[in-house]
Amino acid sequence: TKEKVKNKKKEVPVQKKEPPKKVDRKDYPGLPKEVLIIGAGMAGLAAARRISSDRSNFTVKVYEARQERFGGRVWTDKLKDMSAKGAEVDLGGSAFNVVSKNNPLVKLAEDFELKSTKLDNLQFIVPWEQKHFSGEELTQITRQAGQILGQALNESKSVETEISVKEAIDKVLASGAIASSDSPGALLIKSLPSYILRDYSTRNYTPELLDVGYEKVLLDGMGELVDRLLSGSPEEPPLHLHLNKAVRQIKVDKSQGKVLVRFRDGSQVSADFVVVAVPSTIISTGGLLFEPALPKKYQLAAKEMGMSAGDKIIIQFERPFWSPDYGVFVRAVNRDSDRGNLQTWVNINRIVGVPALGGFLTGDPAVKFEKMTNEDAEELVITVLNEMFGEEVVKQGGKIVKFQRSQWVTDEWSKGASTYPKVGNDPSLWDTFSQPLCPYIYFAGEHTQFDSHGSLHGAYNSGIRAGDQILTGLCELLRKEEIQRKKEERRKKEEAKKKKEGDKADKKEGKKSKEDEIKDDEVDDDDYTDDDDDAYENEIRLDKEKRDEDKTDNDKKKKKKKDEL
Ligand SMILES: Cc1cc2nc3c(=O)[nH]c(=O)nc-3n(C[C@H](O)[C@H](O)[C@H](O)COP(=O)(O)OP(=O)(O)OC[C@H]3O[C@@H](n4cnc5c(N)ncnc54)[C@H](O)[C@@H]3O)c2cc1C
Repeated sequence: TKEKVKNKKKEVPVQKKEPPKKVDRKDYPGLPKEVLIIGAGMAGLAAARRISSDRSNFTVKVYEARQERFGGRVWTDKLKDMSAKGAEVDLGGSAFNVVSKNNPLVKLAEDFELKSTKLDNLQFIVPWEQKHFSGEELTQITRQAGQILGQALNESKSVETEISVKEAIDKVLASGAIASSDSPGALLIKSLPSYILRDYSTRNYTPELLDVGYEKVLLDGMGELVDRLLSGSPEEPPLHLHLNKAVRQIKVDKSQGKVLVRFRDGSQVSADFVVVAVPSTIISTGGLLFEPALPKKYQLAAKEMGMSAGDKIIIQFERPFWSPDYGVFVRAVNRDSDRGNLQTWVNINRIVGVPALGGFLTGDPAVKFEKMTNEDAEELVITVLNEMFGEEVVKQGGKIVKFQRSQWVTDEWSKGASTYPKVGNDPSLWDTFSQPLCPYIYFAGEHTQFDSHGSLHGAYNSGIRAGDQILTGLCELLRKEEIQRKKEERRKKEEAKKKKEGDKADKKEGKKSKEDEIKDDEVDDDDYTDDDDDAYENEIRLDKEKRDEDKTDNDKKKKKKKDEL
């Protein structure tokens, strides 16, 4: 599969190179506007940074639920060891997907002068045969694994009902067409997260972007990148971040034409716009409430999309007992229940010269692992290392100096690792969230666009997108377009009517001024009662129109008073 990656470079969506467009002041009377960002993960911070590039027109504040840290699912846990360099304490998203040079995070890291290194030197271990494959032998195995996956995906296209990656691979293996189920190629392909998760859909599956290609890590850890987003370059002032501010409710305040953000501590703030950059699971489990309620389409999207279970452990010894040649290594397992249980490992010693290893858990084993005590978790890790390297070899590492682990599934503010398309999921579930609830609520996060979902750069891109939607006045633009569309519709209706009813009816209709007609049209109940989504937008729209009318009335009154004086 690695070879496939090299041959078939996929484009990761590019961050727009040009600077953000400045807002048209006409669209936003009474600037600067206040924007609140909910959630200080990669997406929220990217949005905040983007919007604060237009400081004369917007003020930005970021609110984060966690008490001690920001970064969300990026977590370089230095709190337990302040002398840590970074990469050896990265417990969340830590590797850039560099399948495409256009990954915006590569450029961002360069801009911040952060050092990175490639995750290469793949090894494959089949413990029960005491075999460690690398070099040419491994190239053969990855080629076979690629063939199995390729055929599985091809055949899945000809099946009418959508099937999972696991089902598709199992079918190819059962046919024996390429390799047997216990061949090294089969064992390697069965170590992919998309196989382990069991219900990962074959539709819209891009293995090049997901299963391989975790190739570059930052020596200082990914946390350093989110730190820099917050603090900015020397020319940019830091962002305003408030920790320990869990948002309970986002309420559209019709009377003020603002959006009200209520916190769990009882306080509240209001703003012109809100960017909701919390994980999909927080929305689907009611961790964040909306008034009016989110349109059904959004609720369903958050509920339906898959959320993977995934965790990481870091174990540090007195000295390394493994070969310095190891980069990333994968352990084969022969029991289904063991699949996802510390199968993939990273040699941290190769990255920062600290005798530590990083291990990954995916799916059910991650869920189980989170329930274990630290002692049991540590014991399990040592058992797996013993299986791979032999007890005597592991003993050469000396004592365990440090053991750290994540618990992303039970974490109150993430409730999972990252989103993925389950069988039955349509990409439109993700893309739903790329549409704002005009004019107040915008969304960012890895779950808000199908392209690059579940990744660090997907989260970053989504923040830039939400920022641009506000900076460029997308909702105003959409509103104008809709008025135009309505006008056109009305005109066509009129023409048809004229033809049908003749001049008499036409004359009667002509009594109304053109402007009044357009207004009538916009609030025409028939246009908006079709579904909840339209109803939500209509409610907000009517509210805005009402305020615009009130404002005009007030202005008229004020003018009259002034004239009288
Ligand atoms: C173990 C692991 C390994 C990974 N490895 C990689 C990798 O190598 N490469 C890669 O590209 N991706 C990887 N990912 C995925 C990547 O980390 C995520 O896609 C990305 O970090 C998500 O960013 P986000 O901003 O969308 O969400 P988050 O980072 O989750 O940010 C959301 C923020 O909102 C806050 N929040 C939640 N609720 C509230 C509330 N009510 N009020 C206020 N704040 C709230 C949260 O505390 C959090 O800070 C990995 C993920 C995990 C878990």
